[in-house]
Amino acid sequence: MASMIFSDCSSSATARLLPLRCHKLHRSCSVLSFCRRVSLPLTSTRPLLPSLSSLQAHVSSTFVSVSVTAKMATESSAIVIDGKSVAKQIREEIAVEIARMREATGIVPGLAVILVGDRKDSATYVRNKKKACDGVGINSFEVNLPGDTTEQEVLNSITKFNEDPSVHGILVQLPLPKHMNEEKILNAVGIEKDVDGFHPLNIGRLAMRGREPLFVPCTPKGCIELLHRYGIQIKGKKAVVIGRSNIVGMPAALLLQREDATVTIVHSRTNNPEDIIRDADIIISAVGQANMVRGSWIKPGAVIIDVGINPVEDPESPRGYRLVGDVCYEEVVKVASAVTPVPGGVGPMTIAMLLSNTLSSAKRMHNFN
Ligand SMILES: NC(=O)C1=CN([C@@H]2O[C@H](COP(=O)(O)OP(=O)(O)OC[C@H]3O[C@@H](n4cnc5c(N)ncnc54)[C@H](OP(=O)(O)O)[C@@H]3O)[C@@H](O)[C@H]2O)C=CC1
Ligand SMILES: Nc1nc(=O)c2c([nH]1)NC[C@@H]1CN(c3ccc(C(=O)N[C@@H](CCC(=O)O)C(=O)O)cc3)C=[N+]21
Repeated sequence: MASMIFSDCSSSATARLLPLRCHKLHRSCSVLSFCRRVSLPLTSTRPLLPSLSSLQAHVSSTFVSVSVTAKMATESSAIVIDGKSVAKQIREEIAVEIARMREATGIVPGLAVILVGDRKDSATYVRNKKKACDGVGINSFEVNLPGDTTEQEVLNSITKFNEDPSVHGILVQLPLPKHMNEEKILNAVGIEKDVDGFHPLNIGRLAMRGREPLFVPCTPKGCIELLHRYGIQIKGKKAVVIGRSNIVGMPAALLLQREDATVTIVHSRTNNPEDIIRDADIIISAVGQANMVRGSWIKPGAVIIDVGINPVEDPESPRGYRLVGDVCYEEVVKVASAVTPVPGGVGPMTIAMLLSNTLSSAKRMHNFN
């Protein structure tokens, strides 16, 4: 976990989340319905959020029977994109599919997680993944290795899972201890079990036109899924991704480009990042700096997906800290047309996408549709 900082830009001050009384847009399709209780956005002449009719045209058709309640912040214009609810729905959909597969084939998807070292945050993530697997009916296999374990021992665990037919997905929890060669370890995961989508072959295919990766990295996939399920059009929009890491920023930019956005990447060496960000219709921020993106950096009506998970000191919280995003939430919520909260935004979607990738892997291996 990133080092703790003090912050006076609270992540939750204005965000009293109100469940909306929603009318379903289209009961039988995968529409995430929401109502607008206040006008959107404050000053934009061309709101990014589409009209209800265009919403119907742009929603994802991958899933059925979505009835998430969208939430809005009080005293603001932005729709709060409720990743927690969407993720719950996706997990329910996955559970149904897993039961169908089990009944038809007797096969249950399996996910193996390898955790090296004793980082508290990593242990928490792994515990949450196991819980999520249990919830949908995925078998989970866990290997915990001490921090001073050798690279070869990690590679041995990967080989064992590569060869195990009851394992359909392998995840090596990052970050690895400093003495390990992350590239070598991630390359060892069989591409057909690479549910994190971090293998260079999967990333390479994601980057190439006309090629399809076997798996798309979970966090960027979760960001795009949120945009789809909220009916937010990506095609033709100006998107800015802040951050260019292998696991979030870079694949998020590739995915947005595949969705026909025009994409700019902002990183730590970018000159005048605010000016570039202010031009964006869609912003995905994956930096790891609490409250870095300010309200004044945002074009009115922009859509903001905040991937950052940053602990800030909070004596009032039982843990002594709370999590905030990269985005100064109470400022941007007044300017944006839609924004993800932290927690409860992208984080739960990451786990839901991991389950989805594991199910897809099992289906592919057993030729089950
Ligand atoms: N919600 C979720 O499911 C997940 C959340 N996360 C969170 O997302 C955040 C990013 O994670 P990750 O991508 O792994 O982090 P990395 O540290 O690997 O990458 C951070 C990126 O941000 C860029 N950056 C750093 N400072 C600035 C700055 N001041 N202005 C612009 N760009 C900057 C870096 O630029 P450069 O390349 O130049 O160094 C780098 O590309 C973290 O808070 C992490 O906890 C991560 C994974 C999943
Ligand atoms: N091989 C690998 N794959 C990963 O996908 C991976 C990884 N390593 N290493 C660490 C990062 C981080 N990450 C998160 C997943 C879920 C939440 C999440 O669910 N967060 C909750 C809050 C959880 C809490 O309160 O502690 C939320 O945002 O609502 C956050 C972060 C996956 N990562």
